[in-house]
Amino acid sequence: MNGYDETDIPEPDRLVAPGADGEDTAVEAALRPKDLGEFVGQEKVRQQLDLVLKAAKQRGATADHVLLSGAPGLGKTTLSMIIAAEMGAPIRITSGPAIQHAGDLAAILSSLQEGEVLFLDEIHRMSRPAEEMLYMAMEDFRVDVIVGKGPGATAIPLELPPFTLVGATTRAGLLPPPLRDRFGFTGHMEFYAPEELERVVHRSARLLDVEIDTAGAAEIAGRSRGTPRIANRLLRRVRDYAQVRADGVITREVAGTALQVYEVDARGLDRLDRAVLEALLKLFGGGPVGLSTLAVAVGEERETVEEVAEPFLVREGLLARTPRGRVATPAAWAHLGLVPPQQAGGGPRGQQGLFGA
Ligand SMILES: Nc1ncnc2c1ncn2[C@@H]1O[C@H](COP(=O)(O)OP(=O)(O)OP(=O)(O)O)[C@@H](O)[C@H]1O
Repeated sequence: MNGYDETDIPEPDRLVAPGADGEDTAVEAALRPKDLGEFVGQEKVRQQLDLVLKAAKQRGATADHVLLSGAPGLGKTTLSMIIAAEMGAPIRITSGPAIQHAGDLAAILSSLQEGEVLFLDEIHRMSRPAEEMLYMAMEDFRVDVIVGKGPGATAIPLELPPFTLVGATTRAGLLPPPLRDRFGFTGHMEFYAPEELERVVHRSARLLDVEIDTAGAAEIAGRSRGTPRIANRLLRRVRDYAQVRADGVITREVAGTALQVYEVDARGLDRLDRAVLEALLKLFGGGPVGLSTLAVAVGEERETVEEVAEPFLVREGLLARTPRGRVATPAAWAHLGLVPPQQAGGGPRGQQGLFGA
């Protein structure tokens, strides 16, 4: 398990979910940076990609295949569109789960134009036969289309125009090495620093025509869990609040009060995250406690606690997964304004005190 597992379980109505919801999909097109210059943060990936694209352009060649790895909402789709725009090429967007049969992939590949960018999101979720077809397509710009079944089946080779595959994955480690090796460039997307998210918020506010001051943007950035998609979503909710309850201007106070209404705390924890932490601290004295027990205590499924709430709590250094169970860190006690049992009354007595509290 790692911090990227958050999207595997549906997260209905979660303001801090890193995956896109219907409203995001509609608004995101308007907020997407259109070129590398506008793309905030990810310095390393940006610089490296800039070189890859410029070199290909100078040679008059199609850019090498690019693999982008990183958590949801960090800008992989955005970067793939930028790659196409910088190369002056059209882009086709699809995803691993949409390609269940090799034939689905053959149909897409055979209709690509020369130089086109094919964006394959969640590439680690493609079916095996499709994946094998992709190996040959990436390396030789050729696929073998199998016609017929059983002993009479024949492979008809099909030439493809050169294209650039941009694969996106939340789990680079899950990609089979032969697939990984066929990418000329791999960019690892990191979570964004608060200052970078501030820039994202300012930029989006400008595009949405919302007035926001520096402290207001910092307040939203600090609660956005290192993720631009969440920053943009929180900004839209804060904008609603500013419009209805304030004078339309987003200040620190307006942002803070609005996000309190939406139950997103100063560190970006939402109701579920806090419920897990509170149970761990108040009911189990900070642990160690087993995952199932913790899940029952918060009235959620085991998987929801493990895959939806925990990755962020672990990333934030608030919770640790140990062989003996889940354990709260000193930062967790501090965040919820509680005193750890040892400090409260010393050793076992402190524990007892908490259970009794
Ligand atoms: N570096 C950035 N600068 C400004 N805005 C960004 C940046 N990265 C992402 N965004 C914004 O965040 C939103 C989500 O980005 P995007 O869809 O590219 O993420 P993703 O990594 O492809 O997510 P998923 O894996 O869930 O599809 C978009 O609205 C985009 O405009």
